[in-house]
Amino acid sequence: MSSLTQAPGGGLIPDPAVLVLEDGSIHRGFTYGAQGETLGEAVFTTGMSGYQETLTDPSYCRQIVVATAPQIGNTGWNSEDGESRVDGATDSSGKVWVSGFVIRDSSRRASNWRSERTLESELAEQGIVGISSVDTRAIVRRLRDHGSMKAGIFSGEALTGNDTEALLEKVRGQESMAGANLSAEVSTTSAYVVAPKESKLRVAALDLGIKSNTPRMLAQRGIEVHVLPHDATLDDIKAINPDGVFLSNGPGDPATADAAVELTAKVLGEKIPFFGICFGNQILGRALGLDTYKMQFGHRGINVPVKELATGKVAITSQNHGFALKSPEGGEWDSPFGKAKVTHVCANDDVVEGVALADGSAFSVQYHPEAAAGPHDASDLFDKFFDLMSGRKGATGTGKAAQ
Ligand SMILES: NC(=O)CC[C@H](N)C(=O)O
Repeated sequence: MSSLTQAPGGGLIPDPAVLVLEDGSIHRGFTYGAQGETLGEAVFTTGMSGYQETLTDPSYCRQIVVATAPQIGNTGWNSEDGESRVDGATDSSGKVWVSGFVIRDSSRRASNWRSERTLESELAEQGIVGISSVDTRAIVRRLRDHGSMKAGIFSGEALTGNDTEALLEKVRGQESMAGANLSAEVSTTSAYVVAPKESKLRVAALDLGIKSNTPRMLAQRGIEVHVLPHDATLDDIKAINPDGVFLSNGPGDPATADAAVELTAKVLGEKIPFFGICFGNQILGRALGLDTYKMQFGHRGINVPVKELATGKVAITSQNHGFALKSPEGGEWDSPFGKAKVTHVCANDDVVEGVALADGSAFSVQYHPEAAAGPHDASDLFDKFFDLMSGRKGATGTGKAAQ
């Protein structure tokens, strides 16, 4: 918890902290959460609610998140809304994955019927270094104009024991997010099953940083979800005899995910129905022959409009990505597995938001149908995956009940 220091006039003031960005800018504020030092890529999120889901999303591994919402902490922290999971448990845990948190104003009290403790005490307990009382609007403009930057937050001895040149050197010396392969850091090490009340279909889900709500939403539809570690093989998948394969969200640069791309190509070669989300979309795109690139500042928030090209329909979506697929000329191309197409684009900037094989057997989206803080516009994609798998079942006559 931020410690308080006796001010000369007799009052108490919080201890200082600084946010140092790669461009050399120094932003002074107060300690929020744990004191110490943390490094990561500074990114901003425009979500006005759902900070607990954001902080526990494994896709934020090694990122320092700046909240554009001016006040944070008003709904406290509970034991249910975490999106992360600890090995050995099939349910969610509250493990915070961001490497640091930057806010303007810390809510003085948490007030919600589900709140069990304050956000700041949770961050302190988990050793997450944060900073409050900085001008987040100025920081976000900087990140928007210069792009996501390497950053560090320093407080306590990490601040008093170093001059700003030394802090900047640490910030600039860290590894870049471009080229980072983080799947092993966040993935489960052993397989586990999330079982529905009544099992109608079976899915093998590759965990590259999967959020707890994804298996939960699949299970709600009668899908038995076998979550596999990031380095699972085609044989591991076949041993489950799944009706479909799912590829999760996850941190890091999709250009480094060669193993998952190769596995996806094998799954497509076997004609197993396929659905991917976010990192999974980038990996399907790569398996179909597209390249990826690092965006200037990415899409992070719960209010990003996405247009479905076939219908012109727009969904408001939750997003968290800093990389994207390069759009092929005309939006359609011949992939090694047949005709493929871009199915969705972002209505703000035309970034590719979904791809599919034209025969419908594999599809993926860059946004989050499992979004737990909402919105829920895209949750029908899980039904689409169900229908795709049960259609195949009917065709091959394996005989399990459809929904
Ligand atoms: N949420 C995700 O799956 C993120 C995918 C990838 N790490 C990106 O930043 O673009």
